[in-house]
Amino acid sequence: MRLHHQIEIMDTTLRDGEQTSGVSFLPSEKLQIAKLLLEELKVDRIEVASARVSEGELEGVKKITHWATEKGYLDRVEVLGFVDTPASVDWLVEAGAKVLNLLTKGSLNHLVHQLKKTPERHFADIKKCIDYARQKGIAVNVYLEDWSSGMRNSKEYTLSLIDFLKDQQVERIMLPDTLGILKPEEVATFIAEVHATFPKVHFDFHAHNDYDLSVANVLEAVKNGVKGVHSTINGLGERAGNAPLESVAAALSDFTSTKLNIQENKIYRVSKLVEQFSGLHIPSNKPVVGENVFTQTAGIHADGDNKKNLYFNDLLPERFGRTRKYALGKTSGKANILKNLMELGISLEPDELTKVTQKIIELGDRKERVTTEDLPYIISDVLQNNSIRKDISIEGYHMTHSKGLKPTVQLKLNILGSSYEAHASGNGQFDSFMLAVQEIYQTLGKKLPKLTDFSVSIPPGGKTDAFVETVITWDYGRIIKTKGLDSDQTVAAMMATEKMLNIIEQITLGTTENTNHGNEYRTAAR
Ligand SMILES: CC(=O)SCCNC(=O)CCNC(=O)[C@H](O)C(C)(C)COP(=O)(O)OP(=O)(O)OC[C@H]1O[C@@H](n2cnc3c(N)ncnc32)[C@H](O)[C@@H]1OP(=O)(O)O
Repeated sequence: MRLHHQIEIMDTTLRDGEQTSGVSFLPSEKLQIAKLLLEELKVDRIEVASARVSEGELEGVKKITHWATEKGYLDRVEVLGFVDTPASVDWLVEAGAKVLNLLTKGSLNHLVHQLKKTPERHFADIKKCIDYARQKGIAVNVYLEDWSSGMRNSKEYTLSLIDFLKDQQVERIMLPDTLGILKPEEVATFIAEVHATFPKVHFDFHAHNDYDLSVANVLEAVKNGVKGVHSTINGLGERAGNAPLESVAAALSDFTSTKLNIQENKIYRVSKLVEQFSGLHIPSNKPVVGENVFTQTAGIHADGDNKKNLYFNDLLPERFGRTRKYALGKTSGKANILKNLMELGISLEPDELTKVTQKIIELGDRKERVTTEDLPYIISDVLQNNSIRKDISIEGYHMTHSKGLKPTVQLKLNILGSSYEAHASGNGQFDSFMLAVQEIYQTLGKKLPKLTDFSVSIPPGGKTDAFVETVITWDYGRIIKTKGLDSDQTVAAMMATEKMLNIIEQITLGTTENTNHGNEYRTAAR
């Protein structure tokens, strides 16, 4: 049996993930991500940087090693280094790191053409580096860069390097499919071969996703004898990225009998933090962490779920700290709408439900997105029952946007019948608007939710007068999503915000009393 009982996950979001074009983490961001990875998600090891890269990188690694020393995690924090004795090892010593992931050449092609060395010379340089690292109290894992091409085209060299390394003081040998070229059946054959030839060696497999086969390749590597796999949060990484940790964890748990230490219910939180710090938006259909992957859209599916959860698979959203959603749009049936009404605590008579369903289908036909939070407005509109109280409205505004000057907003809000004014200047018109709202809310001792996502979509077609749809996601203990539609992007965002203010007013009403009710109130100008 080649499958190991327990598989180590080495997360390289902070090293290989940061090699995603355009991604760069600040030292403080690296520390926050490292903490979540080790303490909450419970990955076994993290690779946090390449040696020698920059002063900022050195500062980032120092922050992590300082924290990891206090926590007793230092042997789980790794840094990639080069065959360049003493430079990389000295860099690790200065950074306070205790594990070197030494980058050697796993294919003759890379050795001959990049380093321009013979295998003998390379092995001697590697030995010097390992010995120097050990002298400095640093443990060593070894990468065989371009191992996959090596196994295809220069197997004798590649196997001779492993044979040489097995007799060195090395903890693990790490086998990267550096260019993401392997097919699953090749991974199975190559890993089975190295495992059979060197049964005592701890091998890690490091996949890249160029053909979208990284997760399939990780599965084959695990089934054929590796003890560890490398992955990144959200699949960050050079070119098409690395194997995404979220998919690797789900697939290994569901399709093999191996055990992982990963806490699946923390995956989403880490994924969102990495999304925020990397600035790379997670595609909505990305397995496990994408916005829509636990959303049923078709009415038939919602109906089946109501009857016997007929459209669930093993990827239950609760496993990952998420919830199932039922989308509203032209493919919604009554069952979808009922699910959303239940979430809001609203019940409708059958004929009312039919009318509301019809309206949502009409909106969908016009390409309008409908969120759960839109439902009360739609109901109020369709049934003309004015069930929605508009406690808060934008009575007036004046916005400026000029070259060389900060944008400003003069805002007049009506809250429960009283008017409040504020003036603010921020990093854009919407920011200025939000600062003005905040000014008013602070004066009234009211809390605003945190804005967690902001998406703007403009229908394709290149018309400058097209309607812009802005959907804003807010965190107010529960997630609230509101939408605004206007030909002006800032106005659309203001409309979405006005809706949100009404929703949170209704959530909090009854617990707070507005003492200024009925009075004209003017806040200090900014
Ligand atoms: C599989 C992976 O993803 S590996 C990722 C490796 N990580 C990085 O490359 C991190 C970012 N890199 C860097 O910051 C820089 O490339 C540095 C600091 C490492 C080196 O910078 P520079 O001295 O300017 O060299 P440059 O980047 O132009 O070229 C790389 C040099 O490293 C050499 N090199 C390549 N692989 C290795 C290796 N495994 N060990 C030692 N040297 C190596 C190359 O032969 C080249 O040397 P040369 O200039 O004598 O021909």
